[in-house]
Amino acid sequence: MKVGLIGYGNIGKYLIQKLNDDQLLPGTRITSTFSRSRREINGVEVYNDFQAFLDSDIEIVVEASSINAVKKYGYDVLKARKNLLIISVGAFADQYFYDQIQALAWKYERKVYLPSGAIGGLDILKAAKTSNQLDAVQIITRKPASSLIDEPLEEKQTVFDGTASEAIQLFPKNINVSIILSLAGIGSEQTRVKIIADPAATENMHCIKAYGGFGEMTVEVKNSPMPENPKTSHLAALSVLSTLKKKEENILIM
Ligand SMILES: NC(=O)C1=CN([C@@H]2O[C@H](COP(=O)(O)OP(=O)(O)OC[C@H]3O[C@@H](n4cnc5c(N)ncnc54)[C@H](O)[C@@H]3O)[C@@H](O)[C@H]2O)C=CC1
Ligand SMILES: O=C([O-])CC(=O)C(=O)O
Repeated sequence: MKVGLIGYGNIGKYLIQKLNDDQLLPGTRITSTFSRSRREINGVEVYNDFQAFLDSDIEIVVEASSINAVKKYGYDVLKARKNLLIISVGAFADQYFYDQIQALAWKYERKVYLPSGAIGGLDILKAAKTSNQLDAVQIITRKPASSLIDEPLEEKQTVFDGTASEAIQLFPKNINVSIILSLAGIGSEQTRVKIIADPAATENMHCIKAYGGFGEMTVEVKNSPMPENPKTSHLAALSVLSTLKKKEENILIM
């Protein structure tokens, strides 16, 4: 499977390393990358023009860039009849955008893959939601203070307490997890979010609680940071790889 990549940052570089250098998935390779600034990346064709990138011989576009990029390029990817994998899932807090992407995917018979990112437990929420057995979902995210705010902090501080819908507007680079949680569960207006900036923290932690007719769930994920950049959880990049693996195998689908 030939993959086109948007975004040569933390996650993008890691994906190239794992898929191309280490050949983690034998049938899958990143062959094209869209970048605004890079001219060369070892072993990959680099495009600075988005249409030329889309015209290249790729089957799926993997987005590892930003919510803005998803909104700017998402429609064109589907119109070009490419499948799309999105890690900046915060873009889907916008219901209009969500509806448009769904309509285009339907029209052009393409798929949009949304990896679980830096959290888990989505299978439970999806199952419970199917028959309205889910009443409440909450996520408490604790991150190193420097990932969230510019001023140094002496003590940990709650920097946000509200809905997922508000959280992603205020912290678009930091709380995509709340939107995948909303999509799996009860929506971004009902999903509660608390964000704690902790000067003593060295990793991102997410604690998810849910309850309803299905029972109760608590999932706590203590994420190791990406090897090269502590702001992003390693698991986010791994979840992209596992989604691609599932697509490659496409037989026993979990
Ligand atoms: N769903 C989840 O659980 C998680 C999602 N994320 C999200 O994944 C995305 C990538 O994360 P990282 O690799 O750590 O970020 P990063 O900041 O290291 O890299 C992003 C790259 O994308 C490029 N980029 C941004 N906007 C662009 C645009 N409009 N057009 C072309 N290139 C653009 C940047 O120049 C940069 O090279 C971010 O949006 C981040 O918030 C990160 C961690 C977890
Ligand atoms: O990496 C993480 O732990 C979560 C994150 O940044 C996001 O959800 O945007």
